[in-house]
Amino acid sequence: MGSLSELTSNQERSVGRAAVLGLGTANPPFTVEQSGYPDFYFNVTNTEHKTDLKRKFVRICNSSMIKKRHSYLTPDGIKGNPSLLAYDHNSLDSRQELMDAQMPELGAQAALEAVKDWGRPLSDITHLIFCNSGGASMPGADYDVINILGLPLSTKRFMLHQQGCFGGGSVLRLAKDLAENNRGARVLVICCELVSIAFRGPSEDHIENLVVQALFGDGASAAVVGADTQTGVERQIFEIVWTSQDILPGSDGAIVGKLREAGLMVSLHPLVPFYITENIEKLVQEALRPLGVTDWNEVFWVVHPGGRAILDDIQKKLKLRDEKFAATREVLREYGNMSSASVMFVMDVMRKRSKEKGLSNAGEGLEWGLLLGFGPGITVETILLRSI
Ligand SMILES: CC(=O)CC(=O)SCCNC(=O)CCNC(=O)[C@H](O)C(C)(C)COP(=O)(O)OP(=O)(O)OC[C@H]1O[C@@H](n2cnc3c(N)ncnc32)[C@H](O)[C@@H]1OP(=O)(O)O
Repeated sequence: MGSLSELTSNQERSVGRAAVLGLGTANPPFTVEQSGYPDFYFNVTNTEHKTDLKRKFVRICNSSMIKKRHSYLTPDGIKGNPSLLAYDHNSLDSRQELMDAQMPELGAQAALEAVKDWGRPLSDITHLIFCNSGGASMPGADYDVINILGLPLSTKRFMLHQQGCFGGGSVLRLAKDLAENNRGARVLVICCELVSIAFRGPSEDHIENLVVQALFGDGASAAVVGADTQTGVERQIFEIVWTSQDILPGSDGAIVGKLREAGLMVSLHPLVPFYITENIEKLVQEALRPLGVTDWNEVFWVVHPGGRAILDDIQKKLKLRDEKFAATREVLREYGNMSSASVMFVMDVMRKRSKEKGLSNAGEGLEWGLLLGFGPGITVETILLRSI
C-alpha cells in the first residue's frame, strides 16, 4: 500500500504529457495592403509633408515581406481618436478604452474556434490564460471572456500582461505546467494583440517607430491544452514535450516597450536580428541534441514571425531549407507581426498545410519540432514539440 503523499500525487498529476488539443484564430475584418500603407499612414496622421520619412517608410514596407495586415483601426476609427495621431500625445485613456472593448471580443472569437476544434463543451474548461501586451483593467479581459463565452465561474484565471512577442511561448509553457499538475485540467489559452496601444504618427527623432508602424497587426489566437486525452473524443495536435526561457546575453535594451501616457512606446534596435542569430544555435542544440538531431532540417519549425530580417538570418545561420519557414512566412505575409498571438497562427497554418498535402501529421510529416518565440529582453521561449 502506498503512502498518503504518493496516493495524493497520483491523483493530482496527469499520467501523460500535455498537448495542444484544439486551435483557433481571429482577426478584425478591416485590412490594409502593405503596398498602399505608406499613403494610408501619412495621410491619416496628417503628415504628408514629411516626405523624407515617408520615402524611408516606403523602403521599410517594401522590405517587410508583409502583404496585408488586419486592424481595428479603420480610417474613421483613427480620425475619431485624434490623440493617437501625434507621436507622443497623452492618449492612454483612449487607447485603454479601445483595448477594453476589443480585446475580449477578439479573444473570445479565437477561443470559440479553438473549443470547436477541440470537440468538447465549454463547460469542460478548467483554467484560462489570457495574454496581452497592451491593455490593463481589473477585472481584465480574462474575466470578460468568462462572461462572453459562459465559461464555468470556477474557471481558474491567469492574466499575463506586457510579455511582448515571446508571450505565445510563455502561455504554452504555463499551460503545460497547469495541465500536467492538475489531473483532468483543460486549459484555454488566449493571446490577443492590438495595434491600438502603439499606433502613432511618425517622428524624425524616433526612426525605429517607423519599423513598429510597418510590422504589427491585430490578431488573436487560442488553444486548448490538456493531458491524458479522452479516446475517440480528443486528439493531440502538438505534444508539448519540453520548454525553456532564456535572456540573450548582451541584448539588454534591444527590444523595449514602455507603457507611458502616450501609450506603449516600442523601440527596436537595428541589431535585433544580429542578437537573436548570434545566440540561437546554442538554444536549438540544447533542445534537440538529447534526441540525437544534428541536422536542423530534420525537424519542423514554428517561429515567431518577428520581421523578415530575423527570419532570413536565423534560416541562414541554421542552414535551413526554404520550406522549413513556409508556415511562419505565410503568417508574416498575410497578417504581419501579431506579437504573442503569432506562433499559434503558425501552428494552425502548419497543421492545415500538412493536411492539404496529405502528410501523416500536423508537423509536416515529421515527429519533432521546435517553437521559438522572441521578444523584450531579448527573451527567447524555446519549446520542443512532438507531432504524432
Ligand atoms: C515587440 C516584441 O515583443 C517582439 C517582436 O517581434 S519585436 C519585432 C522584432 N522585429 C524587428 O526588430 C524587425 C527586424 N528587422 C527587419 O525585419 C527588417 O530590418 C525590416 C523588415 C524592418 C526592414 O528590412 P531591411 O532588409 O532591413 O530593409 P532595408 O532596406 O535594409 O532597410 C530599410 C530602412 O529601415 C531602416 N531600419 C531597419 N531596421 C531599423 C530599426 N530597427 N530602427 C531604425 N531603422 C531601421 C534601415 O536603416 C533602412 O534605412 P534606409 O533605407 O534609410 O537606409
